[in-house]
Amino acid sequence: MIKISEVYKTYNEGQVSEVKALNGINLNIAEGDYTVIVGSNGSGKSTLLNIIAGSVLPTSGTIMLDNENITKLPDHQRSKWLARVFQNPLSGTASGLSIIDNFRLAAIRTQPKGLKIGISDHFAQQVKDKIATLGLGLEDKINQQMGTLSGGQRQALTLLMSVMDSCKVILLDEPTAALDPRSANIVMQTADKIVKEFNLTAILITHNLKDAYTYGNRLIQMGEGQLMRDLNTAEKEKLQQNQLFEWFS
Ligand SMILES: Nc1ncnc2c1ncn2[C@@H]1O[C@H](COP(=O)(O)OP(=O)(O)OP(=O)(O)O)[C@@H](O)[C@H]1O
Repeated sequence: MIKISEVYKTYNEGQVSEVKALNGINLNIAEGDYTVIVGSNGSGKSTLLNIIAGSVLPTSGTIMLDNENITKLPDHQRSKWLARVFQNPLSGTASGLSIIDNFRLAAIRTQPKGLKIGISDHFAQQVKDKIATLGLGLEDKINQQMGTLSGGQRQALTLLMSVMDSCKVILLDEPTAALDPRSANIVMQTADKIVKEFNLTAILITHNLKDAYTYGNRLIQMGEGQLMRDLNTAEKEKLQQNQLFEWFS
């Protein structure tokens, strides 16, 4: 589905501040894969995700989506099929708007999946039903301002909003880094449920090795702008949790 070939990224090329962030990445991601990427600080994880999202252009190499070359396609043109959840819960939603208005905006952004947008009761009911599946009791607060919610509540809603539209790929860039353990768990479980239910292709960056062990069907370790390890489903299933911790010792 996503094919990354010979991707290099150098920031500030030719300057004293030059950084070779990616050094020849080759990666094939199949439809429905949930790939988890771990790696030490500065190993190039976010750069790789930004290149897939189109917010950073590679210095060289190609990105294909379903056999279409999207290397130079700007990020706003990728948003029809690609959703992102960032570390900062404030990034994904409009604080001043209510929950229902945020969902309306998300639905307007692309072609909704059989949703009739607008002020219709039908739309509000669909949003309520979806929110109820989170088990956070937010379905009765759809007129409450997004800015009044906790970080975990916002992240969970951001995840839901991303699947209100036609997105096929979801990029999760340390979505729980700013959350307390309980909220982080809810967000990770919500992400897992959504990925499975909507058969999304997902890529998660995390520094939480327990999450890296628990979630996803493929595990990649990055180091110095390269893929150091790439475990498929069978290899990941055989991996012991302590072995994963040893990668970083
Ligand atoms: N916009 C930029 N300009 C210059 N250098 C950058 C830029 N973005 C990232 N870098 C550098 O590229 C390298 C890879 O950064 P990147 O953010 O991709 O790593 P990461 O693995 O996501 O790190 P972390 O785990 O700390 O988030 C780092 O040395 C970083 O300082």
